[in-house]
Amino acid sequence: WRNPKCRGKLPPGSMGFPLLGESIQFFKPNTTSDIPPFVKERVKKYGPIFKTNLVGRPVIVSTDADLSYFVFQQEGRCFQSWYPDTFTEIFGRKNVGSLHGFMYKYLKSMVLTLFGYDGLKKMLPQVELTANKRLELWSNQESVELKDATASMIFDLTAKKLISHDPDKSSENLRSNFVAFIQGLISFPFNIPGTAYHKCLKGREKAMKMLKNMLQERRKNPRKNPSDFFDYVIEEIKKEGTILTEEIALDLMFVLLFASFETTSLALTLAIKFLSDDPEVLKRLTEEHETILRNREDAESGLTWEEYKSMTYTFQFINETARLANIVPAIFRKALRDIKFKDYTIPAGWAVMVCPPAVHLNPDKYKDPLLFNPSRWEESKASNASKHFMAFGGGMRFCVGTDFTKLQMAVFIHSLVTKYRWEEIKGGNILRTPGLQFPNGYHVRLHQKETKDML
Ligand code: HEM
Repeated sequence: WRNPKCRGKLPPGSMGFPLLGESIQFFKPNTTSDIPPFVKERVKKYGPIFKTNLVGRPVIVSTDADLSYFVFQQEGRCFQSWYPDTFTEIFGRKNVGSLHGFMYKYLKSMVLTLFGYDGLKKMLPQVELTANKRLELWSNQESVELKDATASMIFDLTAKKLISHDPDKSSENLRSNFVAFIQGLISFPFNIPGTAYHKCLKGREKAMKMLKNMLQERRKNPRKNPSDFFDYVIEEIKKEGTILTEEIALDLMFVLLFASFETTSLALTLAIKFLSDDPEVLKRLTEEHETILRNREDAESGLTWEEYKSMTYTFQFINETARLANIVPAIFRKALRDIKFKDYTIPAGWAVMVCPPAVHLNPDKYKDPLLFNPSRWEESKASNASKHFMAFGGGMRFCVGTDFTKLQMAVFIHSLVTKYRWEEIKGGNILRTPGLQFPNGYHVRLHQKETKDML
């Protein structure tokens, strides 16, 4: 294992111990917002591209913006989406990340009917209503734990949109099965009681059972006016010669529910923490949103799509949050054949781990990279993806939920900063394993703003 075969020159690096590789060092929890220590130490020793072994797989780690960009652009040609076995077991073998070619394109277009431009435009009033309702509820509490509270808000919204799931009317709590996923996804695949991986698999089993029952129930009693994703799937499955199966549809539903609430709630919680720490940014953001209200003819009307699109500083703020949050610390691919890059060869079959934090925290591209400074995006127009910004991935597999996330974050922030003040109560400390976590939550107390507080 120490000197793997290669028809060329492998990048430098250590393959660690047999089987274990360097997994223990990789998973070691840390509290830094900087490039993960595992990566930083090795870049210093070996340079921006190095080899290692993680959970039994030989891996090339890329912190090089050019190589990472090349990997994204070459999806389906030199590289292919690949994730460790833990991902496939938890997300299902037929999940969208593990599908390729025609089937993949078909699923992606299905998802985009929901989370694309038109779908989101229709969703805006619902997103605002949900944010307002939750904020009002939380403002009547002594303290609210933001990570969990925002996760519940987003999960309910997505579950309503996808499967018309109403947690108040259902006897079983669908979301309770989605716990501990972040910890289990990138972990050792030991399915032993007590491990995060085991908890995830149990959660998946229960959630899939519920989703399956719901889908079967709906198939028996189809609705007159199809309106959610289940209705859409049922119509598709009925079509002659369809390539969609119930298994694929259910795996997709599961991935979408997970991907939407866990990632966005982390980003929102961190965003509010940044606002608590930086009164200047909070002031500028509040001004942007109060201006929207002031310019409105009917003060009681809801947010319009044009108002949403006018939130220039808010989009800079969201990009800066995503840059520093590094919610997805590693993006995996597999080399489909031997690939030459600069002096090195990546052997066929090896995994490549693109490391977004290394790109986002590069001082040559981001001055004072650890400083939270939304205005740095003024010049680059807060684009969704580039060689130097890959919080939502890049290339063909670019995150289909990016605009949905931005909509939810911007609308929530609009309601929050125009109607409420808040004080920190406890928590808010960060742990990375290497995924972002708030081990003690982030507890705040919300206070409704007096009318005179507003500009
Ligand atoms: C802060 C929020 C989010 C972040 C940071 C994020 C990040 C990412 C990243 C980095 C990828 C690329 C993975 C790869 O290339 O292998 C991705 C893919 C994906 N995301 Fe997101 N995401 C977020 C929100 C969402 C939401 C809200 C949804 C649900 C609609 C979603 C659904 C997906 C799906 C289905 C894929 C797979 C796409 C594919 O394989 O083509 N994500 N996400």
